[in-house]
Amino acid sequence: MSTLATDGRPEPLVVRSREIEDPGALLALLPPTSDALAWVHGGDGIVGWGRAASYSPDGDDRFDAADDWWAEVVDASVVRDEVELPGSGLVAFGSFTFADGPGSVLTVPEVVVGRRDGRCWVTTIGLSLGPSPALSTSTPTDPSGTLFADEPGRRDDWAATVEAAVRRIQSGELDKVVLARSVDASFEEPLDVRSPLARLASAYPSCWTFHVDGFFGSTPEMLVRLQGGLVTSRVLAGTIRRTGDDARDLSLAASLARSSKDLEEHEYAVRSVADALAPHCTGMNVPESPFVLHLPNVMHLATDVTGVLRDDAGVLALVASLHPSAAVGGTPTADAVRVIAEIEQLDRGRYAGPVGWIGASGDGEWGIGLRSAQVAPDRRGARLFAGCGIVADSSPADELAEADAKLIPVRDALA
Ligand SMILES: C=C(O[C@H]1C=CC=C(C(=O)O)[C@@H]1O)C(=O)O
Repeated sequence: MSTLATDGRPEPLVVRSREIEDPGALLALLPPTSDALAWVHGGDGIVGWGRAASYSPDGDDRFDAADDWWAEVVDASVVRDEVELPGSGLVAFGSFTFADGPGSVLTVPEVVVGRRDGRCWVTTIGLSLGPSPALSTSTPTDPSGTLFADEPGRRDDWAATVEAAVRRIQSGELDKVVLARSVDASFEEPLDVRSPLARLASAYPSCWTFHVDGFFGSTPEMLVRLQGGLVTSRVLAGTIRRTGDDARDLSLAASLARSSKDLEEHEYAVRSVADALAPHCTGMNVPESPFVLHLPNVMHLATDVTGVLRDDAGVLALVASLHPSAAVGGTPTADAVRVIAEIEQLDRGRYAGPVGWIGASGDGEWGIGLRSAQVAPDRRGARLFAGCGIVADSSPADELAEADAKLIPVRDALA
């Protein structure tokens, strides 16, 4: 939708947020339409629908272009926010591509419903002050007849690509590269994305469950959150699969925390985030050792990096500095991005790109679009993605098994 006035500037939006009684599970409020938007974490978060304004930047300056567009939208809007919590007032949801091609989008919904720390609100956004929407819940239709195409030939090809990457790393060309693979799913009936979203949010409450324009998933990795001057990033890299046996998983967690291959992979990712945030922050805290994050399918080495914003960067400027971190690109970044383009043979689309929301103050939360899938325009298919950090000691068979484990959340949600 174009919201440009004739002079090329965004139309002024009228925005009102007001507190409401708890409406129940946020995802259950989503209508069965493709404009549903979601960002939820442990029951809190925001969902939205309708399209008051949207913008689709591309190219390597897509983050800056989006930031400029957002500044104009904010400038032109009249906001009455009676709630004043992160996510209330004027917000846009967004999803950016991993690479420079088309597909990035920022959308300002017409209705947003949010919950945070027991307080709930509804926001209406439009060209004039409309009536407060009636909120209702509906039960999504589960996927039917799902088939996954994961041919042995494609699996072998990917293992051979990992082997080629290991050789290039061992020859000294680069230190780390993250390689991804995809699996296609098909459905008997057009997918109702609200069903996999509800399943993901229930099975992975510690992850951020998202949906923007057919791109959905449940990511454990927070690229950057900016809230009231505090900058936070959760860096993940280094993975071990869970076995389902708690005692065995505990001993695997201990071995992950000691694994030199995983610690090396993790260190590259933490360094890339700390270096990207340093120019914007004072008082940065970069813990020396990672902790082990337990998810139902895998365990990750994790480090929470924090800092205090020292310039006037909004969250999209921080996203621009951080993307692609070494958790999804590699080290050195430019070499890794080149090697990915040369050998991965995959259009990542929005997978491994930033996904999240921004508010009128420039605060917001952007995760990395992992454990995710892109639904086809006719909704009869979806492409699932998973990737692994490859370093000198990586074994192709282990990486293939790790990618399989990372596909489990979305696979189960679509089955
Ligand atoms: C690239 C992915 O995971 C990243 C995040 C956590 C752990 C990773 C790893 O151990 O390789 C990856 O860097 C993915 O899930 O597709």
